[in-house]
Amino acid sequence: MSALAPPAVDLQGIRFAWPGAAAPCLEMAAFALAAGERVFLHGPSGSGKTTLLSLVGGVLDPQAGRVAVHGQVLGELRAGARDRFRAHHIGFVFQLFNLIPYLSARDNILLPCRFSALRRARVQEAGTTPSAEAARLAQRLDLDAALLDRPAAELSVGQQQRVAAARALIGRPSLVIADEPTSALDADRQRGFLDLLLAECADARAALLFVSHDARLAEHFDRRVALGEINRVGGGA
Ligand SMILES: Nc1ncnc2c1ncn2[C@@H]1O[C@H](COP(=O)(O)OP(=O)(O)OP(=O)(O)O)[C@@H](O)[C@H]1O
Repeated sequence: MSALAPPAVDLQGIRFAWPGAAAPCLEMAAFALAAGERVFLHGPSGSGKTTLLSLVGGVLDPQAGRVAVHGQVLGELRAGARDRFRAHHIGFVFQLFNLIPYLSARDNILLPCRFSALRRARVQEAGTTPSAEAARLAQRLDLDAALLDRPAAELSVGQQQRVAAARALIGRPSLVIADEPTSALDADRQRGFLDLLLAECADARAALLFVSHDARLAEHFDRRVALGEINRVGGGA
């Protein structure tokens, strides 16, 4: 992205409370990720990290404030347009991977290309096909090729996590949101997984917002942010 590119993420004046909650979960003056920036976000369990990622992904709406992704204010998009925007530009790796259990690992990885012509076009521009790209990502994630034909439900948790990562990365979204993506992986695979995520994001010049409790991973990122530094709730900013 050029220096003039809008921030990948730009949050202003955010207040978010869960329905029925006595107090807000998040109150933030501002938080931004530059285009292509890779940020490690940490904080205690229950402090609101996943909630923040859901706001950035347009899955939740704040009661006050503005969430923009690549200059697009998400609150200005109706549900269908927001789904399309998300499919084109954002790759997610969730804590609970949200794979479709009866689809094969390969078909799960290919889902973004099915939903977004832009993601499909980016694969083609790179001179490959969605299926070949799914296989390349799976190989880089150390997923055996034979596993690609198995239904997602039959894979181990660590294998499902890697399928979810390949699905997030296919078609080079310009923002990747990852919520504890290494929690189910053993130490060796954790490192390989992080290397791949960082390398793929760098190649695609994608911004990465990565949540983890594992502080050792922070050194690989451009910036490390404690949620308490940016959230007024809980005695923070
Ligand atoms: N669907 C929901 N409905 C109501 N309250 C919720 C919901 N999801 C989360 N919360 C509440 O919001 C607060 C923040 O939760 P969140 O999952 O964002 O924290 P977190 O920092 O990601 O935690 P962890 O590190 O344990 O994943 C918690 O008090 C939680 O109980």
